Amino acid sequence: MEHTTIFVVGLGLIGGSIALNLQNNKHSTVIGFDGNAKTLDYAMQNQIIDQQVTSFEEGVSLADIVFLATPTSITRSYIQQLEQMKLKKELIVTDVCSVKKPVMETAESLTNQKVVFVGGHPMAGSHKNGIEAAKAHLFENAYYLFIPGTHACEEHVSKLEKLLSSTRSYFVTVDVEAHDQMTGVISHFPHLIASALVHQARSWHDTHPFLHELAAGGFRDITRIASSHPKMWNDIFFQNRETMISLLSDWIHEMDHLKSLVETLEHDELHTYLEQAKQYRDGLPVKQKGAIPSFYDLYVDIHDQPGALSEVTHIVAQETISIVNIQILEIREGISGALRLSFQTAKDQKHAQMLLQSNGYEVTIE
Ligand SMILES: NC(=O)c1ccc[n+]([C@@H]2O[C@H](COP(=O)([O-])OP(=O)(O)OC[C@H]3O[C@@H](n4cnc5c(N)ncnc54)[C@H](O)[C@@H]3O)[C@@H](O)[C@H]2O)c1
Ligand SMILES: O=C(O)C(=O)C[C@]1(C(=O)O)C=C[C@@H](O)C=C1
Repeated sequence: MEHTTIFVVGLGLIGGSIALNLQNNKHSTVIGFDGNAKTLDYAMQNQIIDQQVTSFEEGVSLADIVFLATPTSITRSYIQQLEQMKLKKELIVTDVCSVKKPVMETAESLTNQKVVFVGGHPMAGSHKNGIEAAKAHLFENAYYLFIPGTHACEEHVSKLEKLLSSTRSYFVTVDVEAHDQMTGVISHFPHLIASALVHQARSWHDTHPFLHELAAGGFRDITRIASSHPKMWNDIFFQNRETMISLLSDWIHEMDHLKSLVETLEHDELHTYLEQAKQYRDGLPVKQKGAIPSFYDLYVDIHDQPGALSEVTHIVAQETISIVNIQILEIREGISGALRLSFQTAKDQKHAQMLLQSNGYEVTIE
């Protein structure tokens, strides 16, 4: 296998995760650069990169493949800088920006024949940002979307897919319009609504200060993403502005419709509305490859007794069943609550259910 030198620009959540993942590959060297000197130091000290450079130009001169993992405006300005660079060989450049149209337009304006641009977007992330939140397995089971530029051919996309195979993502090629519309609906717009829900609760805070103590599972689940990085999301909303405006109009219309159902006491219609939403949500591809990782959940009723968490995990671990996630749901002092345990396979889920039940726990699957 030929040796590849990878240059990652921007070592935050996404760039750091890509670097960490690729860094384990003995056939490649990962060079890093970040505008923040502390981030670059952290990346070196924690072996997230093999080598650091002091400028974009220096990294480009050493690289076979460049990953731009910076905010969009900065990504665009780096792409523009490539125009003037004297490159000795073909350079594959990819990015990770959440909105593709502005990036692809900038890439298409390049006349430097040595640059081959393939837009990229790993559909996984977090509400956290920065290098400290980076994880080598961040993209596992997630879709990784490619939007090839006009000079890119299949061979370039498959080179990237091969390189990124260790991320265990699912690679799909899409066109730019479809990308921005689909991610607008399924990723960007929900962030706007999550923020709006938080604002609604906040506006009630003065009259009902106790309200935020009551924010339990449902509110927390639906608003987690409102804790995301405001600067990044502000950028995303403006870059995908046309899609956002159109979705907001649809949403306002939808809310008016819901209001009329509630006002006119249309019980059956509202029930059908909720039923249809449940059916679509339940049908999302959770148990196969998909944007939502394949987790198989168990809900375990427990009492707020010291050690309940460690006992449950111990029972499962004894049989070497690995738990991919644990969430404590609504545990209040002296009152029973629940643990949500997530497993990677249906077999593990069933096995853990049987073990816990035989140890006297009440366990449900949904
Ligand atoms: N956060 C997510 O969930 C997510 C998921 C997929 C894609 N993305 C996209 O990934 C990109 C990065 O997002 P992130 O979440 O990793 O953000 P982040 O804030 O964690 O990382 C951005 C990094 O870029 C660095 N940077 C800023 N200006 C720079 C410059 N001029 N030169 C070099 N480095 C510079 C910052 O210091 C930081 O380390 C964005 O374009 C975003 O749309 C984010
Ligand atoms: O998991 C999260 O917190 C995310 O918001 C990740 C998420 C998403 O909306 O799914 C956010 C932005 C991206 O461009 C891709 C993924």
